[in-house]
Amino acid sequence: MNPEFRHEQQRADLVMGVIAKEIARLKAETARRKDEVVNIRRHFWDEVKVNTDTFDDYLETIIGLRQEAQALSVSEGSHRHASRRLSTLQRMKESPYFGRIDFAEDDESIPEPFYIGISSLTDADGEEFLVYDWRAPVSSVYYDCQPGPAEYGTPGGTVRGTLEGKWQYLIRNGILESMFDTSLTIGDEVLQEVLGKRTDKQMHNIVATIQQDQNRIIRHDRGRLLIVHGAAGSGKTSAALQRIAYLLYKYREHMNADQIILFSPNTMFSSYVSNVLPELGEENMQQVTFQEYLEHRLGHEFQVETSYGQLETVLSDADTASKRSRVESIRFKSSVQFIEAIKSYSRSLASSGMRFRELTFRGRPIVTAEQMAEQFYGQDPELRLHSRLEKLKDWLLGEFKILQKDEWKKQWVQDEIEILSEDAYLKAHRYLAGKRGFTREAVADYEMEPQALAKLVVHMKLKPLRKLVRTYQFVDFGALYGQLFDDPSKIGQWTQGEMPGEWGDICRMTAAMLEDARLSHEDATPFLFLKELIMGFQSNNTIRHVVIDEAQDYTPFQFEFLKHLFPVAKMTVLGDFNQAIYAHADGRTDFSMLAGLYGPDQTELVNLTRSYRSTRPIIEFTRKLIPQGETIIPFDRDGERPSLEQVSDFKELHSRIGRRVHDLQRQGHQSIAVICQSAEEALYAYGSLSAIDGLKLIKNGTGEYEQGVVVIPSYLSKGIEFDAVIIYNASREVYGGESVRRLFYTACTRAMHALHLYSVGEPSPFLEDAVRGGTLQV
Ligand SMILES: Nc1ncnc2c1ncn2[C@@H]1O[C@H](COP(=O)(O)OP(=O)(O)OP(=O)(O)O)[C@@H](O)[C@H]1O
Repeated sequence: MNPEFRHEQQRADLVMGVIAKEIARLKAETARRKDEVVNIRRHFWDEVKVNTDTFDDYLETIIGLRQEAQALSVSEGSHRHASRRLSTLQRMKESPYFGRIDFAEDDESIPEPFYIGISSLTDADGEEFLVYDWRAPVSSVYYDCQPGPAEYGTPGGTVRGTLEGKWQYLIRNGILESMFDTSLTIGDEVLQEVLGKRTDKQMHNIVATIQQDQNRIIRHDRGRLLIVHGAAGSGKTSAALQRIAYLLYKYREHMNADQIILFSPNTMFSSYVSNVLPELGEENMQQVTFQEYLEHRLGHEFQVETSYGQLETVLSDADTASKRSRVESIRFKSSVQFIEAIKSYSRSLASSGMRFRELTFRGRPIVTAEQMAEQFYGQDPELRLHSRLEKLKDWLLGEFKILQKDEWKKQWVQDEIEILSEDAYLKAHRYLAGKRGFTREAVADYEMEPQALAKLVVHMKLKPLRKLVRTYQFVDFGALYGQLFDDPSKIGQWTQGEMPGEWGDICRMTAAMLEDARLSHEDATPFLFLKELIMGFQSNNTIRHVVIDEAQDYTPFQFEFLKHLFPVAKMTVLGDFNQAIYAHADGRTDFSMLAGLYGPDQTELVNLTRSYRSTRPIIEFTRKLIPQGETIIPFDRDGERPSLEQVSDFKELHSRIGRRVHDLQRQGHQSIAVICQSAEEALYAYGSLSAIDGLKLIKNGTGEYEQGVVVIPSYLSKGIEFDAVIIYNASREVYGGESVRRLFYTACTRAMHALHLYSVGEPSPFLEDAVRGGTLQV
């Protein structure tokens, strides 16, 4: 062993010794804190004397309660803090750091070594840094600079100096296995090794090998909107997650994980990425899918179609006139033109067009829609729609009071009283006694007046109606949205832009869905948008950062909506238009539609062109599938060329796939995906490949990323990766039209180490170039 290597092992031993001591101390502390918390909880009420006899007693009780609650919260906080630190150190105990820079500040002649790991560590006195957190200002030199003059920003200003050297360490189980001088690029050797590994059930952090362009994304801190457009496998999701960890570190005094929200494509993806932040000692951000949000807001009013439901319809239906209208409908309803039309429509409602639901009581109308409209439009026209609705609500509640005054004398009330259950009668008695000022002990002395009981009965009968009014259900939002479609010629009032040729059909289709209390996916966001324009936006001011992954799948409408929903948040948007699979994105190649969202001064765009996921031969093949694919630079990792086998029927297809899976397993691949175009095809393939041991079918709604051999529809494989991918049927019949090119590309780019395509009959035309160029082995 050379002396330098020995010295480094000794240093690593020393640091691991400090970590071990700190772990022992923290274990004792967490145990002590835990006991403390249990103890406070157990004796909480012993310490508080509850006495509310006099005001002073009451005050004392409140103060006592507050003191105990405070003590509990301090102990819980300390316990949480110590446990988090403990779990971070557990991760560092056998691999304390992964890198080192030798940096000399301008006024120093001897460079100082800075060791970099997943978290900072000082010696026992807290004086010397043994390890620097990868997010510390000085660590940026490691990711960004080459030897020579270098600098890094700190809150106190820029520190300038010279980077003398840069090293990468591989320490496993406490043993320094290797160290590389990575002065020029950050350890291609290490990156080779990381990327060459088999996939795991979950995504891992990449802090040891972050690349310079990815670091720009992670540490970006200007403006409201960061847009990242990057090739498949370029590390967009990884960079986004490390960015969240970075923001949590940088703003640790002012921001916590609950104030960051990640919009994921589906719940399986959410589970796939949920390990990265805990691995770095951070709590997970909130995760949600846009569909979940739509369901949450609209699920009780409508049956809302999912985005995948929409996609399946577009994929599966034959090329009919109704499918063409549907595609046009999706495009139009996702466009900026439609946003503007809806804004204009909502403005027009200030003078006419509001729609209300008649209110009935005991089967008889008590306030008609016309009366409500009259009240609404009788108000000050300067008032906003929402304020006018509030006034209308108050008026309606007043009307109920008037109604109550007449109603209690009616015969139906007596009939109701007669059939009151004993329980209900007693409840009414207790309630009215309380109102008359009788104490609990004196309730029995109260003689209930029949009049009071009758009024109470009417009051109770009106309760559902009052609730309906308080929640603005008297506004007929379905009809309001429907007015955009009930007469095809009306749209001209709200937009001068060109309309799709199929507009008449689109109007008929939409009206029929609304009639049925169903909302197609493309209507859901516009519907909600209109509702919010009328009612005022329900915004969330606590979220400070919104991250949107697979952003190419969002419509301009959805972005506009999210901007309103999170008015104080910054946004990071990551996507790849070559993977845009929804009909609304046809023809789009970039995020220029986002330029206007926050304005150019607040927006920055970063492009990632280097792709890491797949081997070089796989990338050389997949980039041939898309226009301008040659701009994608493969990371130089060797592997086998993808293959294409043409078979004559499905029987042969299934037997060949069975054999292939077997081979791949023998080679050691653990996660193998048979990717199908649609859910329908996946179901058929799953049924036909049952001879494969442990085969699993992934469906929309599958919550966990499954390892092993899976059959999966292409669109659900987005964002995730597999050791080996088999394209179930890459034939012209399945992947013939331009509209599925991006879906096909997405499916093929999921492969890390091996990719095999099968085709029943003639292969897809997308493959011609690759076959001709020899990037696909036939
Ligand atoms: N700097 C890096 N160091 C190590 N691994 C990396 C690095 N960058 C990316 N990777 C790996 O490359 C793979 C692809 O990364 P990721 O899923 O983040 O890419 P993506 O751009 O989101 O892909 P897609 O758009 O195709 O879903 C992952 O396995 C990730 O760990």
